[in-house]
Amino acid sequence: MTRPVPGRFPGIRGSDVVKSDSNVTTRHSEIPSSPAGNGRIVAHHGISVEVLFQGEQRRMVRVKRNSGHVVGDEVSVNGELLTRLPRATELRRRDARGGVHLVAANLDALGIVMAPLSPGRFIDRAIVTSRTARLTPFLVINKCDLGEAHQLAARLRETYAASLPLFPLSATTGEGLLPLREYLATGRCGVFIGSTGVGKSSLMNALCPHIKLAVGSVGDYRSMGRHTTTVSTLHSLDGGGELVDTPGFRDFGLVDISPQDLAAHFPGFEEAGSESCRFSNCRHRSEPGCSVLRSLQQGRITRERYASFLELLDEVEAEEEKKRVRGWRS
Ligand SMILES: Nc1nc2c(ncn2[C@@H]2O[C@H](COP(=O)(O)OP(=O)(O)OP(=O)(O)O)[C@@H](O)[C@H]2O)c(=O)[nH]1
Ligand SMILES: [Zn+2]
Repeated sequence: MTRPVPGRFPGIRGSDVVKSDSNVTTRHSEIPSSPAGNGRIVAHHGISVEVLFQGEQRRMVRVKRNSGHVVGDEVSVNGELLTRLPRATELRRRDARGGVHLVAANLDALGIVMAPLSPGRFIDRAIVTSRTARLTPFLVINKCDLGEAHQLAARLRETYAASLPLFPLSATTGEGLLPLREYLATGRCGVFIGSTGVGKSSLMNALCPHIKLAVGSVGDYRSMGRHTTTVSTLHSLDGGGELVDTPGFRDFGLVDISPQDLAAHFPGFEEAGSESCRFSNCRHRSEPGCSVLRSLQQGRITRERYASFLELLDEVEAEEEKKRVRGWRS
C-alpha cells in the first residue's frame, strides 16, 4: 500500500521512504541519473545522507561529518551541493556530558514510552521539551500483556490523561496497537523516547514490520553492532504517518528551557496556564500575584503536579546558572 508523505511533497510515496536499514546504502546505485531539486533526508549515515525526491527518486549525497543535516530535513540538491530549507521544528537533546544534539527536523509528535519498572521521572521533562519545540507529546504504556502494566497505566492516566493522549498496548502481542496506528495515520511524523528496555525497537517493529530492528538489551546486540555506524532513518507506516528511528535516544536533558516555558508547558498546568502572573518573570515559587500559586490554592493544580514542577524548576535554574558561568568564562 502506498500513500503520499503528508503535506510536504505531494509526489513522494510514503511507503517507499526507507524499507530496511540494511539496504538503504545500496539503493542509490540503482538510480540511473542523479536526481536534483527539492527532497527530504530520509537516512543519515554520518558522512552521507539519503535524499528522497519528488517523483520517488532517491540518491545519496555526501556531507561533512558535522554538517548539521538531520533526518527530516527538507533540502534542495544541485549536483553535490545540498542546501537546507527552513525547518518547521527542531528537536534537540542534551547528552550526559552537556553536549547539545539535534535529533531530527520537521517532526510533529513525540511518543514517550513507558513500561513497568521503567523510571518515570523524565516524563514531565519530555513533555515540556516536546511542547517547547512545538511537537505534540503522547504517552505509550507498553507491555500491557503483563499484569503490572495495568497499575502503571492507571497511575499515568490519573496524572496525565487530561494533558495528552495515552496508548496502553503490547508491542509483542499487538494488543492496543490500532488506536496508536490511527493516531499516527492522521499524518504525524513522530519519534519514540524512553529508557532502555521499555520496548521502543519492539514497537517500531510492530508498527513498521519491514524494518526489523534487533530487540534485546544494551549488553547484547548493541555491543555486537546493531548500528555499526549510527544511522537515523525515517520510516513510513502502511496506514499513514511516519516514524524516525534514532538509535540511543532514551532521554534528554533540558535544552534552553526558561522558567516561563516550563510553567507554560508543564503537564497539569494547562487550565491555569492562560492566566498571567503579576510579574512577567515570575518563577511561581512565592511571588505575590502568582497565578500558579493561586491555582494551587484553588485546587486547579494538584500538590503532586506542583511538587514535580518545583523539581524541574530546580533543574532549569541549575542549567541557567551553568550557562551564566559559561558566559563569564568565554
Ligand atoms: N512482555 C513484553 N515484553 C516486551 C514487549 N515489548 C518489548 N518487550 C521486551 O522488552 C525487551 C526490550 O525490548 P526493546 O524493544 O529492545 O527495548 P528498547 O526500548 O528498544 O531498548 P533499548 O534499545 O535498549 O533502548 C525485549 O526483551 C523485548 O522482547 C511487550 O509488549 N511485552
Ligand atoms: Zn507565577
